[in-house]
Amino acid sequence: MHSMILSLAGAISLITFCHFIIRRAKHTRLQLPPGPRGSLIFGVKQILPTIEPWKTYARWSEEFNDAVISFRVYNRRVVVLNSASAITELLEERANIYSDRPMSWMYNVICGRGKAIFNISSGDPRHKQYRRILQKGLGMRATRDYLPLIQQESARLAAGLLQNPGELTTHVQRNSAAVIMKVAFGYTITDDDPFIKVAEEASKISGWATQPGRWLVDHHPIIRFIPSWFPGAGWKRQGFEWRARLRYLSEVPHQWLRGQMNSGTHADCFTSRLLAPEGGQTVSVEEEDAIKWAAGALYAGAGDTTVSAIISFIRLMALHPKVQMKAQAEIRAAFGDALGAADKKEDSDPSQISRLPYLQAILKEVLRFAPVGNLALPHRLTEDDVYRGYLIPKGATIIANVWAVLHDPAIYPEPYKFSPERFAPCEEEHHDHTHQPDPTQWAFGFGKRACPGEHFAETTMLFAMVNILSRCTISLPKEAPIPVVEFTTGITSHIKGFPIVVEPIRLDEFPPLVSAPASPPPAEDKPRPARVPCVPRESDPIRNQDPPPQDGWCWL
Ligand code: HEM
Repeated sequence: MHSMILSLAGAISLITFCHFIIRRAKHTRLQLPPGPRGSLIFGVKQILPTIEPWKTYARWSEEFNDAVISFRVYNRRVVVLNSASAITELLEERANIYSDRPMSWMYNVICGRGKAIFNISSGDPRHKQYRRILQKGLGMRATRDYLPLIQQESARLAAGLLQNPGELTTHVQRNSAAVIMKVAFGYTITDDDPFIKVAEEASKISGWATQPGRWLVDHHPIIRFIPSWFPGAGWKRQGFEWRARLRYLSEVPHQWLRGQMNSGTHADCFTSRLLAPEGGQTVSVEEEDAIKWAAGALYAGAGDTTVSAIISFIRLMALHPKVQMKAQAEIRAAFGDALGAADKKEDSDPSQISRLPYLQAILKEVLRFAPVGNLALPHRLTEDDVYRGYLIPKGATIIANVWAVLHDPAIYPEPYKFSPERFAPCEEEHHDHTHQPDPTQWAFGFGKRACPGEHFAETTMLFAMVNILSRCTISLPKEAPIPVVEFTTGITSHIKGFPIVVEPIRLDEFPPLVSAPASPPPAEDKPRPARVPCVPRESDPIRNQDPPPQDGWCWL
């Protein structure tokens, strides 16, 4: 996700030392009995993990034999939920009190970004309004209208990869930016695009303003009242400067589109549809402001997320040639001779994508094996709550350890194995024919904060995947050692780079055409699937193996 999201990270702040307390006592606050293990480590200064913290939290959870662990960062109580049942029971079933966001005083208040959807309080009526706008503009029905554009950009991505596989990240980033700017504002990006520069500048400022642990005001909000002229209040003057700049930057694409609409030259898009709805009603100034913030969230939400997932997909294909070939056979069955024919692909019927169940299984397995948001985004509890005998205080920051659930061997046997067969229609002899739960129910967040871009994200990913696999074969360089799969640490995560080879697909080397099982056409907007029953997590020795030290940062 765009670094604007870092404001949430900043809200709980990276501090090298913290007081770390595991809650064991029933219905008490902090009067916890000392004990040898699993009961209390009070006043002990612990270093919070800065690399792959999700693994450390999962290990702590195992060491203390409890899915719910808790610690303090300065004056903030943080609770990490490490099991499917804890996450479902709190963030979903008690969503009415678990859907707020932690407060970032520097970003939300001093820089004036408190209205951004990622940051706004769930109690603010604006949050509901944003969700309605995004549901309308990104739901299944709306996404269907964007398919030709998504297809065109996905074909361009595959062609770019073939031309220059060394620039994988650049190609994927360009694809994501091109799709989202067109969808949000009807704007076509160019090389060295000024709008992308605007978005990048806003992203950088947001990153600085939300830098974890940097701003004292995030922990002592009282100092926000210090006048900006006061000696030592440079941070506030800086914040005000950023506020003005961010306000200007967020106006740029909106005003550009307004100009296009006035001259009747605009392309139909998310914002234009909302500003000029069918039926000819006019929107109020207040509504237009909400639309502008919601459209701004599209670039922020889509930015790093789909990029991370597509990058992980490409690298996993290089590591798993059999999976790749099976997907290519399925695509060939659905698209016939269009496989590998770059020119024809642009004209092919995009709705065919729904007839690719194995590709969809790969998508799910990519999101499970290499989760984009290992810790989702932090939530905030709005009133005291009691859970399994623990008192969780109002204001606590709640973190869902999505990684722990998606690597729980009780839910996903052999969790460190990349195997799309987990989610594919059962046909393999060795497969036990039991479907494993759909990982998207965890990968896209929870409760009233669940990702509103889920359907759009899955569609853009599927289009990128089908275009890449119908034109390219991805592999490792000949005689290169098999690389160890490592992950980046951050709000979003992806598989770290290693050399890959991208070649045009060779149909003569390809297996004979097989028929693809037809799946039903995409349904109309439907509610998220029911969650699977929660299963306890068994101990898993691999879970405890820490990766080699890497560069990285942690948002906690
Ligand atoms: C693979 C792609 C994506 C993944 C894995 C993903 C995941 C997430 C997660 C984990 C959250 C936080 C949920 C929570 O707090 O419980 C989130 C929030 C959000 N996402 Fe996504 N996302 C993806 C793509 C997108 C796209 C394409 C868009 C928009 C076009 C988008 C827009 C948003 C917005 C606006 C929010 C904030 C919702 C709120 O706070 O109410 N996301 N996403």
